[in-house]
Amino acid sequence: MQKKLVAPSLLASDFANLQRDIEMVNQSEADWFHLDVMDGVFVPNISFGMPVIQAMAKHAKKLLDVHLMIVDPDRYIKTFAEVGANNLSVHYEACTHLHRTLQAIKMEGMKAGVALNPHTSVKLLEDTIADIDLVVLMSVNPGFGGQAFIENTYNKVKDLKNLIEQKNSGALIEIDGGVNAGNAKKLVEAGADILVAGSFVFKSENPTETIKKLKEEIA
Ligand SMILES: O=C(CO)[C@@H](O)[C@H](O)COP(=O)(O)O
Ligand SMILES: [Co+2]
Repeated sequence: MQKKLVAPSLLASDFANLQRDIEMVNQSEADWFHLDVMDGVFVPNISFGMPVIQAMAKHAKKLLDVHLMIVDPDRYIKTFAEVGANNLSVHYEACTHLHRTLQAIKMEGMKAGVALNPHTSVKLLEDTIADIDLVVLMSVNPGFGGQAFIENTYNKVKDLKNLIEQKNSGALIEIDGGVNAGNAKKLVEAGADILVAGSFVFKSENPTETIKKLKEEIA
């Protein structure tokens, strides 16, 4: 069985102490870094872009899982590979030619991910799931950290798990938004492989300990 992973989202870190927070994740039991790129068009917020990711990559000792919340992501696939992205997830809702985009991501040596907004059905991945390495199920509306978890996500995880099995796909299921110790176990039991956690980790008193607890919860 696939090991269950935790990916702290640096969106909730202290940007004035980014290196300190990256080192904390390096030393912790976390598995990946989750990096949220927002363009102020696809989502009503702007976060950070390539120069910041390049700087993060110099210190990060774990895989960089980049979540693009941008329109027309094809324009930047090559650049994200150059600055150090290992996984690159694009939004289904932002792609006109999703299959082509997935191939382009893989051509640059990255794992290809597709993120789905809460209103987007997993059924829409029926014809591409075999080409997808990672599906990011948004459990909040994208754009901001610290929002409440949407309960319908459990149903979507189960539907997606069935689709993956039915199509013999190796895609992993990642949950992004409002993840905490209260929903982590139930998400993994429903079929999730990777849990992204921003506020729950970085706004806690002891982030290293919080990551450890989350890992124990889903072991
Ligand atoms: O992509 C996003 C938000 O759009 C997420 O990755 C958030 O950064 C998760 O933050 P929390 O909900 O865990 O605070
Ligand atoms: Co994200």
